[in-house]
Amino acid sequence: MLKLDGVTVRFGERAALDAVDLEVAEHETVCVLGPSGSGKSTLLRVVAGLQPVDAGRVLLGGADQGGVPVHRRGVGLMFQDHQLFPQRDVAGNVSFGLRMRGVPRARQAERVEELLELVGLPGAGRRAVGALSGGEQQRVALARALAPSPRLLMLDEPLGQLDRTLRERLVVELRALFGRLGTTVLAVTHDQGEAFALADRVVVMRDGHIAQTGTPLEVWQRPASEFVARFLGFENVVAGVVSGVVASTEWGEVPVPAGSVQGPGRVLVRPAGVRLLPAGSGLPCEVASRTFRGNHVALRLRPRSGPVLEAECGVRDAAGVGEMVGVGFVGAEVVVLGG
Ligand SMILES: Nc1ncnc2c1ncn2[C@@H]1O[C@H](COP(=O)(O)OP(=O)(O)OP(=O)(O)O)[C@@H](O)[C@H]1O
Repeated sequence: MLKLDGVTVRFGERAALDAVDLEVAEHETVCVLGPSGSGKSTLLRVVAGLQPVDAGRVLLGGADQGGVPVHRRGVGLMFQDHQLFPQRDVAGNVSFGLRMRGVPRARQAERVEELLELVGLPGAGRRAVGALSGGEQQRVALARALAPSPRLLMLDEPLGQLDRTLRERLVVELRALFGRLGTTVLAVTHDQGEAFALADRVVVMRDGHIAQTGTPLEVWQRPASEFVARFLGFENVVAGVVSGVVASTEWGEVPVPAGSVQGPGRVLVRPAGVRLLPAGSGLPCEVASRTFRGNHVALRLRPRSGPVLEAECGVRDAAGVGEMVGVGFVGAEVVVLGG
């Protein structure tokens, strides 16, 4: 459906996108994830036709989009701040793309009703957009983007402004809706939770490059680099020398999965792989802090040497702040990271 082939965009000396290759299949939801300034919005703008490229090609359905204006690309766009027209009511907003395409009025009205039903706002056509809650406005913006049946729907931080509970609910609804409609979606977000919940595939960007792409599970289980691991919130990373299925580190010997890259490298231990042992065995650590996280407790452990460790333990087994504990590592939760 969508193919980016060596796309480069420069602003002055700096490349916002540097020879990016990316494919999105029909009916697939792909989320582009990355820190601020990594090039996510530029990527969307290039696909939409709002940003010219310095090199490379954008293909939609196999056709080169060079020179094809925004309104002829058949893509739907939904931005962070909704950008609803405040002077128009809900129906006037949703029917915008249909009016632009000269769809007859009666058909417009039918389609608006269909879409409002779809996004969970049946019969809201006459309401003023200013009188809607943030979540309702988001639904109207979505209905407006979907109205002309775009072949590709692009979302830029679609839930950016909403509070966490509402975002978590809407993300589940969106995923169900896209599945039902068979929509092809390219979304960008800096929120990994949102990307992981919404996407069939995530693309992690760094400085205009793709740092990793894979299913949410693949990326979560095997972050390709220290950058990706840290971006996902993993902090237990240490230098090590891998030999066979063991890495020698400042934390002592850490078991690593068979087949790991050998020699000097960076070693990640997911918090679930940090096991508390009775004091006197394993790596001696002092409990620096203890945070209740609902179904587990996150402990920050200060080892005798090496970086601080984060551990995840059962609510009952968690040691108190200031206590000394021993730590062991579970090889299945360890990843030897690439460069
Ligand atoms: N019109 C522009 N002129 C100059 N530089 C720009 C322009 N647009 C983007 N940039 C630069 O390109 C880089 C990528 O920007 P982009 O907006 O694509 O990042 P982003 O990942 O979407 O960030 P954010 O999450 O903050 O929106 C940044 O360094 C940014 O400063």
